[in-house]
Amino acid sequence: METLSVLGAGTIGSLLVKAGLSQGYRVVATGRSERTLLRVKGLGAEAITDNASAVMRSDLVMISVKPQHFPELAKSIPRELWRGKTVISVMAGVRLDTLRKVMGGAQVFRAMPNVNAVVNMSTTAITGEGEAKELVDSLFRSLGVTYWVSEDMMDVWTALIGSGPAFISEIVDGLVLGAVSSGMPRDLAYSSVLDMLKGTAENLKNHKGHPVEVRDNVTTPAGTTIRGLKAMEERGVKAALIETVESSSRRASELGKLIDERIRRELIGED
Ligand SMILES: NC(=O)C1=CN([C@@H]2O[C@H](COP(=O)(O)OP(=O)(O)OC[C@H]3O[C@@H](n4cnc5c(N)ncnc54)[C@H](O)[C@@H]3O)[C@@H](O)[C@H]2O)C=CC1
Ligand SMILES: O=C(O)[C@@H]1CCC=N1
Repeated sequence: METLSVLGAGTIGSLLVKAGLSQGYRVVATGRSERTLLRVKGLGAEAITDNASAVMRSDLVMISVKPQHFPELAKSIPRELWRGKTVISVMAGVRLDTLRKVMGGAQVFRAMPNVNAVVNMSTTAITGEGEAKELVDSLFRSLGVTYWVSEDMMDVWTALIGSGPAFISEIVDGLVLGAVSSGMPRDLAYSSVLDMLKGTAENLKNHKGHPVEVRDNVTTPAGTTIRGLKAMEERGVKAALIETVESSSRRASELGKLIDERIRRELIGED
């Protein structure tokens, strides 16, 4: 049985633990708090605090600490331990090139899943090259669907798909509040808006054309929908959504640059 380690088994890391277990790996997970360690133990993984030992014992290593914590994590693992390993990072922004600098001799991939992995509906982008491609793909397929993309798509993917569940949750909350404000009980509004969201996604997928065509099918002249659409226009909802994704994507690039500079300075000794 092959061993997979998950370094930093938090929100996303514990979903990676589940994926590893479901694919038949022996899983070793690391964390800093007692709570994290107990949780992954409960899932059926071995839980330890020593990252170097986890890497030493694994064939496949997944890195799921926050990007800001990566330089510290990298410092705690002797460079030679990475040789021959397959490494998958799910960290936002951190470039393959930066990862390869730290993990010379490893086969490195980046993946960007989302939190919908909790219901096996993650939409995951993967980038990287090497013979482990199929293995990496099947690991993430156990959490939902996968797309192989070029690395220059990863920042905008992180914004649109990685952070996407947060944006959609915010929109759902706004719609529910609108219904409550118009007199509907919250529970009824919440449950029905989720069904409508699922239905709209299916409808758009089935329609295959542009989403404005579906919008126009709903919009009766002088009816109710046009009044709502006008309010959305007046409040700049579409412009706000464009700016939401742009701004989040810029932050992913920014994080990538910051981490790369720190790695060069603190681990490679470059100025
Ligand atoms: N939360 C999300 O929806 C998504 C997050 N990501 C990426 O996944 C990564 C993790 O994000 P979350 O799971 O949300 O964060 P989190 O804070 O829930 O998990 C990170 C875990 O790493 C642990 N950790 C930090 N330093 C460590 C060290 N030196 N050794 C061992 N464990 C250490 C923390 O204690 C924590 O349990 C980030 O890089 C993020 O960019 C990617 C896709 C979606
Ligand atoms: O907020 C973040 O930085 C992470 C990346 C994608 C989702 N959450």
